Amino acid sequence: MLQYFRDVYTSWIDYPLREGRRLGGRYEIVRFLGMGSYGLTYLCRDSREAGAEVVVKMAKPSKKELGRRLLQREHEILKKLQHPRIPAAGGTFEERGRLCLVTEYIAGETVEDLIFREERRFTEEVSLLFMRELLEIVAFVHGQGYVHLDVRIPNVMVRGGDIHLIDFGLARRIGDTEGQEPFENDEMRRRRTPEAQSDLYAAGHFLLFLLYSTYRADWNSPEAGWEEELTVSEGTRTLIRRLLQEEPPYADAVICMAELDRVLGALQRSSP
Ligand SMILES: Nc1ncnc2c1ncn2[C@@H]1O[C@H](COP(=O)(O)OP(=O)(O)OP(=O)(O)O)[C@@H](O)[C@H]1O
Repeated sequence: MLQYFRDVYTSWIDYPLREGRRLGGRYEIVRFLGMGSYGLTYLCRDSREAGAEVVVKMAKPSKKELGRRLLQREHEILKKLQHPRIPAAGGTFEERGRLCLVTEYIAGETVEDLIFREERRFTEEVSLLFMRELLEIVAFVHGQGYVHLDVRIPNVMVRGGDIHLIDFGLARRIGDTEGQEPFENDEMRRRRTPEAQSDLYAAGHFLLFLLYSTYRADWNSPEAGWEEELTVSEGTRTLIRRLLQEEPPYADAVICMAELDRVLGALQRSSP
């Protein structure tokens, strides 16, 4: 019973704020974008910048000090990662004792929406081109000494045809294990260990999602693995196997990109 009251209380204090409400005396809420593990995210208009659209992420009240700390860490990391394909950090402010982080708004669609809502189909070539763009951003993040640790289709956005990587809420310095919970299973260990390979592993799954967008299940045959279900070139197969650590993994994102370029070149030469 106590747990029930706790849950009711948590959903009440974490309930999203209404549209039109002004935050920090400056940012007017246009729309609630979503609730993450530690924050509530809003699309806002900045009244001091001629109504420019920004994203304001507010630490969840229920997460108390942990929510604040994680948002602060996200801010510190975003400030260091200045890149045209990563949301720019705009600063922090307090709203009734809650920490808020302002970032650039990427007015686009997530790859998750493109695949599942718009039913967009990605050919092998387009999938590899998308992957190439993603790896460029990931290589930049790693080059600055950080790992994203949450490379997934809802965190990759497309704006004007360009890929953007968002949500640095789990990002860390490479090798920084402070405060990290023990991994629940091997999958989480591969995705969340703070090293470059984790982002490459996650990028392998990202590529699989793109490639599966053209797959039509035959409900009469038993479910099989991606190797049987997907029709892709041998180069792409090896690329995925190495990303998923089924074969010796790439040492880093730059080496992986070079391999991807070779695979892409061969594919383009062989297509009519
Ligand atoms: N900079 C941004 N530009 C545009 N949309 C964004 C931006 N940041 C977040 N969003 C959108 O806001 C929503 C909520 O994002 P948020 O990062 O708070 O949580 P989440 O990704 O759903 O969960 P979690 O943080 O636990 O992974 C998502 O739908 C995301 O696409």
